[in-house]
Amino acid sequence: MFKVLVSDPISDMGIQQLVDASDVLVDKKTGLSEEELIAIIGDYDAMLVRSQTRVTANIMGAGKKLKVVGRAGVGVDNIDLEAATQNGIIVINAPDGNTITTCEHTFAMMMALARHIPQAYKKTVSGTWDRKSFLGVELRNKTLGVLGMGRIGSEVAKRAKAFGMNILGFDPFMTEERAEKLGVKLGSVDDIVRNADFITVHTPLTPETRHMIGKSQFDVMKRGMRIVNCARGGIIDEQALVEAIDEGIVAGAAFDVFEKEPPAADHPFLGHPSIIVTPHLGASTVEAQENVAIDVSEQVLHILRNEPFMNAVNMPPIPANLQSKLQPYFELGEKLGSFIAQASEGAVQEITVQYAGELAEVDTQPITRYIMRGLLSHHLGSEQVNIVNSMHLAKQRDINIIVQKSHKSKDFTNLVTVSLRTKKEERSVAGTLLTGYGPRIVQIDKYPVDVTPEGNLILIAHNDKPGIIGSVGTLLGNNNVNIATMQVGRQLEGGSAIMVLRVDKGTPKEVLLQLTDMSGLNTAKEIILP
Ligand SMILES: NC(=O)c1ccc[n+]([C@@H]2O[C@H](COP(=O)([O-])OP(=O)(O)OC[C@H]3O[C@@H](n4cnc5c(N)ncnc54)[C@H](O)[C@@H]3O)[C@@H](O)[C@H]2O)c1
Ligand SMILES: O=C(O)CC[C@@H](O)C(=O)O
Repeated sequence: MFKVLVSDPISDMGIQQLVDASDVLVDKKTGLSEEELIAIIGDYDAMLVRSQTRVTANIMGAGKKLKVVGRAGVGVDNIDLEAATQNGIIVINAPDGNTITTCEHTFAMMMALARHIPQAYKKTVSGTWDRKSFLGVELRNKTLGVLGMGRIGSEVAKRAKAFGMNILGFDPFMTEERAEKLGVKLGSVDDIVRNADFITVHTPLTPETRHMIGKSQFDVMKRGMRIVNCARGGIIDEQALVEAIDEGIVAGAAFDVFEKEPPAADHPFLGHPSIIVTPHLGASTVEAQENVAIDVSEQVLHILRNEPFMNAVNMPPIPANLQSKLQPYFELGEKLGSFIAQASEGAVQEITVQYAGELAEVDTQPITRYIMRGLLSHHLGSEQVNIVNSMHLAKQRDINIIVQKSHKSKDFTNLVTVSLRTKKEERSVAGTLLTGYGPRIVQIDKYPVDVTPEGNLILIAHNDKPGIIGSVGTLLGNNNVNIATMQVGRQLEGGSAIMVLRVDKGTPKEVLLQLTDMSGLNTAKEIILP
């Protein structure tokens, strides 16, 4: 008999299939502390949570029989994925079940914002009949900027069309074909920030999206715009938002999520006359809670019964006989994927992976999954992408993956080349494993290099001419950016060339801009590898 612990309030209807299963015993014990969970988790084969229970490394460690943690919802920020993987526990989520509900909440917030509904309600029930203070705006003919056009962002765009809004969207994975189908005009973050009357964010919270809307974006926004966050706290800089409202740039904001939840009693949003808030209710409908609970219960049953399952968000076990042979290539593959994602621009359309040399003999599928994980994580967040779902996520985004193998490898016993085609350009990076030295990048586009793929790198495309290396060094030195190593690759003397610098810490954006402005230098990109 499998024992399943439900440790958060989860729809009864949704978990009925678990309750009905003859080989499962379900215990509902909500509101337990970490210590209480540690004391009992050893008895359970599966755990079902929503967002309240923090499934920590200590809980996982104590869960000696635990095979799976099911999250009835999308975000798994409350589950220690690293610890789950280390303990061989599969973590699954229910990514689709609350999409429509959260999209509808976004509209509820946007319309409440446009028409001051919460403020007007408060005044009316307090006995004041005030019609003057609540002059609203229509959605019709307004430009809606959608940042993040995945499941929820795309549904928001579809519904915004029905309101007669013009939609300007940005998502690194949105191709023009998909955008056209949705009736969305694609623009950059800057286009959206400058032109939108309403902005709504639907990205995950990643190092790249944290504060993607901050002071410098508010400074150039259309006066009187309105902004909505029903995704994750932290995507919009809360302090900068309050200042932008107080300066009259932003007319109002609607937030379902906070950088810290629940927010402190003195949080500047609470009680602010132009900010409306809900307590992370995006997914809180009867339907969504049933959907996510049904989805997650079904997959938990499959896992317990050793049947094929979906929606795993961490790494599945790899057969022991393949593990030791492939393991070093996983790291190489993930780094190559991450490198090429950061080096290139535009929506990804096609990836070609070439395995040459001894790699032609083995099943390279897991390596391709790591390459895709490195590539997609840059935009989707490492929390969402793993080797189980990386190929599926690529397919969902219409990214074509081509794998080629050759027994011949000219200069190396093994070589992995990842080429990427976007709407804007084609780039490639090749890497190898050097015995005793680990992963190396040996070619970038057509230029041979020898780069250890780790830490903070700056990738520069420039013209091969005297003095340029010195000028780059001087500019970085003047800005206190210390160069640890430098590699230069060129094909012909005086032709185009690249430089890869390893620096000791992150390079400020202004310094990258100054580099790009230098004569003879074409692009300068920061690439951060684990
Ligand atoms: N408020 C709630 O209760 C609630 C409910 C469900 C989901 N969510 C949150 O909503 C967000 C979206 O969920 P989803 O299911 O649509 O996820 P999704 O993975 O389908 O979509 C996210 C999209 O963001 C894009 N993206 C990543 N980085 C970007 C960047 N820098 N700029 C622009 N786009 C970027 C990705 O390419 C992806 O298409 C997530 O943060 C999720 O946790 C909140
Ligand atoms: O209400 C919840 O469980 C959180 C919903 C949402 O943030 C999610 O990530 O699915």
